[in-house]
Amino acid sequence: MERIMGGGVFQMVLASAGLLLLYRILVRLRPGTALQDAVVVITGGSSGLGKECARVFHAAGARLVLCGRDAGRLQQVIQELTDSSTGSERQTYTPCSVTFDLADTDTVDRAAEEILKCYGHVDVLINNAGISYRGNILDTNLSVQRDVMETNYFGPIALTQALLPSMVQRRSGHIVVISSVQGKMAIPYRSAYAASKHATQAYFDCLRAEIERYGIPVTVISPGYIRTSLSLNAVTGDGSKYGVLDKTTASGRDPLDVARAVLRAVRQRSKDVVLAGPLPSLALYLRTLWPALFFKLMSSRARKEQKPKDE
Ligand SMILES: NC(=O)C1=CN([C@@H]2O[C@H](COP(=O)(O)OP(=O)(O)OC[C@H]3O[C@@H](n4cnc5c(N)ncnc54)[C@H](OP(=O)(O)O)[C@@H]3O)[C@@H](O)[C@H]2O)C=CC1
Ligand SMILES: CCCCCCCCCCCCCCCC(=O)OCC(=O)COP(=O)(O)O
Repeated sequence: MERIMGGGVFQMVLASAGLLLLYRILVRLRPGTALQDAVVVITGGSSGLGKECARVFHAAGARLVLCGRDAGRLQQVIQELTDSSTGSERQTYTPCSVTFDLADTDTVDRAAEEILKCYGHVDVLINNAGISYRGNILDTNLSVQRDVMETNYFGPIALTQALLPSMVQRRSGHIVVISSVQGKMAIPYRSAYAASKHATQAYFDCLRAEIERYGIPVTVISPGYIRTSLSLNAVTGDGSKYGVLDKTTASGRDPLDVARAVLRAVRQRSKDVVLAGPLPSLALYLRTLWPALFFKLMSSRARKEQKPKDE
């Protein structure tokens, strides 16, 4: 009897896994939202993942508004995109650019007005810009914790809130945010970064529920390591630049590959997407299902990685 029951449970688990797989394949095959002529705003469009997002959304026929702090770098990306589209069968558009510093939230309202002036409305806002941090909490100035929060959390939410009323009025739009697996689990010596990404996850989860009634989806994307300049541009505990291309970043996923996954998530109007390899994915399960073991692993990682000054 027990053997029959055991066999039944096994078959049920197998059938459920099969159904889940089938569902995921069908979701992937759905044609999804068309992006031809859609107005897509990308923050941090000057480099890394943002630049690759610009490439794939431009190729899909979107009308882009690229944002960053450096007008020259944005112009360079625009030139590259324009050069690459000669001979394209699809109608493509020369992107607009808007220059502003996300860490200076007072300027975000002005930037949102400028963004809206480009094409009159926004179909997709991709909050991608961000900075990382390396440091021991004991040696980190509070001002650094605040600065990372300004760029990674307050800047993106200020821009979202400035653009949202026009989306609500049109009952149309899509908000996307690039978080990190560190928005779902905290790893040692990344306090400011992990905290800003946890806050991001929470805010956009609330937003999703609140604006669903207007037909505006919210997509949170949580990648693992991507091969970009993120670690080079990271700040340290005293506010200076870290300036090292970490091995983990250098051997991370190709940003173009991640950008294609972002495009897919926008087309499918996905709610929450984790783009991580087996180890971070396993760590995420442990954080939820066996937190005590996860915390032990993190303590041992912290001990191995750095010794506090007083030891
Ligand atoms: N690389 C990785 O391993 C991972 C990255 N991510 C996330 O991906 C996103 C993109 O980072 P990535 O491409 O890797 O890194 P990059 O350093 O290559 O790009 C960061 C972008 O953000 C912009 N930016 C930084 N600070 C500001 C600011 N104060 N105001 C306006 N723009 C700013 C930069 O533009 P400029 O300097 O020209 O202003 C740049 O275009 C980030 O949110 C990051 O947290 C998530 C998981 C893993
Ligand atoms: C019983 C077996 C247990 C195995 C569990 C393994 C636990 C290992 C922990 C793995 C941690 C992965 C961290 C991944 C971090 C990451 O991908 O971050 C992405 C970023 O945002 C990168 O930013 P950073 O500034 O940190 O480079």
